[in-house]
Amino acid sequence: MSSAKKLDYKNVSLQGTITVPGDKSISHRSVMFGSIAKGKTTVSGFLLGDDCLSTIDCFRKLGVEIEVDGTNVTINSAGMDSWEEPKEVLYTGNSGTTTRLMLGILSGTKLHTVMTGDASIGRRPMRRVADPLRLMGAKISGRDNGQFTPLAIQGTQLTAIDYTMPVASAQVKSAILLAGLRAEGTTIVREQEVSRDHTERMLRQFGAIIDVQDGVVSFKGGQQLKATHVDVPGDISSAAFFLVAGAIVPNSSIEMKNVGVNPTRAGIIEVLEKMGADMSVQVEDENASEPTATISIKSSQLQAITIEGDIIPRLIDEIPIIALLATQAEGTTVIRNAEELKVKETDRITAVVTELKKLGANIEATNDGMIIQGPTNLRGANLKTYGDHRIGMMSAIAALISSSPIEIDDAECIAVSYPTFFEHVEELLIK
Ligand SMILES: O=C(O)C1=C[C@@H](OP(=O)(O)O)[C@@H](O)[C@H](O)C1
Ligand SMILES: C=C(OP(=O)(O)O)C(=O)O
Repeated sequence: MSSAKKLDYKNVSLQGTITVPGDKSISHRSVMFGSIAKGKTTVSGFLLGDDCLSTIDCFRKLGVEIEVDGTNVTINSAGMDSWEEPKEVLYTGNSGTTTRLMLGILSGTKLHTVMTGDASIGRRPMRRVADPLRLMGAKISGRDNGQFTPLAIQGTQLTAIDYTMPVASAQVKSAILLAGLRAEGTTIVREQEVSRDHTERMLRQFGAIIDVQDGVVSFKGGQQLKATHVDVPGDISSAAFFLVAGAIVPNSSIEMKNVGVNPTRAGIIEVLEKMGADMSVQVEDENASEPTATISIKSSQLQAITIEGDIIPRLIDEIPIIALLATQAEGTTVIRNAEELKVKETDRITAVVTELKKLGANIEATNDGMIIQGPTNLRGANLKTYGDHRIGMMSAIAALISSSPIEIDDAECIAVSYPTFFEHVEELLIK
């Protein structure tokens, strides 16, 4: 359901401390791993975003007992073999992570399952996951030979593969590794560019033995996961919106606590540092399964940079907000090698360029990214979110510096990853 929102902020600054909600990628995986493991898994700091609630809903339909008490989640599972064949279709909502990782998990069960999601999920490519899973023996069917939802999976015995990733995608890697749990033999995934490694870290946390060296992940099938406790750090992809706000909204000073700074996710920090942001990062526990930090940022003058190559997977979800950041930096920012943006919740190259142009930004789309000249004073306009949470939040942060109000056509989509986003804006706002 769409919900328009007018954002009328004039001459504001942002000051104070917030704790961003739990990491979306890690929250999804905590429920998946807790459902696979035998016993009681407890999760703290869980993200109550719509995407992660979709993951919980899918596992409940498989018969797993999951209790949610605020941001604490308890999963009681008798292990994968106890899952029931669901009578209903598993609905994955807007979540690519749920759909793709579940495909890997369900392929190695004994169950027949059907998965579908919303209109955006119905346009996102699934063969990138279905094809390697089929090489493992998976029986998957769907529209356009398994490219699009609805997808039907007839679980079966899988065999390990040695797979070289054609695209940098943690969802593809994770689906193969999760299928590898039930496969005969050693599953090997070779990455040309390293994508987020939450699955590898969480496999270890649940007691599995996994080898990771120079972009090659190897993992022996048949390992049993042991139920445990997962402490989900704050989501750096959510923090990114306030990092950029702190950098570009005049006279701002923002502190964020407990932000996950896993190096495979922290590209935004490198970008802000290179652009000359006034920022400090205090790492709290480097040896934790997922390292966290307190990050402080103040508004400052910024310089344009080029963002390309192996940093792209480390900041792929942050590119919409980085584009807004670049409109305020001196010079020409070039973003290259980011064609993956075209297959996210919407085509994020087209969406970002179209919407920022409406505000007067000097921005052009390229085949694999965008070119942005700055700095530019932005004006107000009516903006479309395309139902994409990250486009919605980019637009809302733009409203903090635009000379007149911005109206977004759908504020509710932001709840996919950051349900308390506008509460945090209000908390930090100095009028
Ligand atoms: O594994 C994950 O949790 C995710 C991987 C990335 O997708 P790709 O694997 O498609 O790059 C990212 O964009 C998405 O938000 C979450
Ligand atoms: C791409 C995203 O998520 P997903 O692929 O899980 O829908 C995102 O959160 O920006």
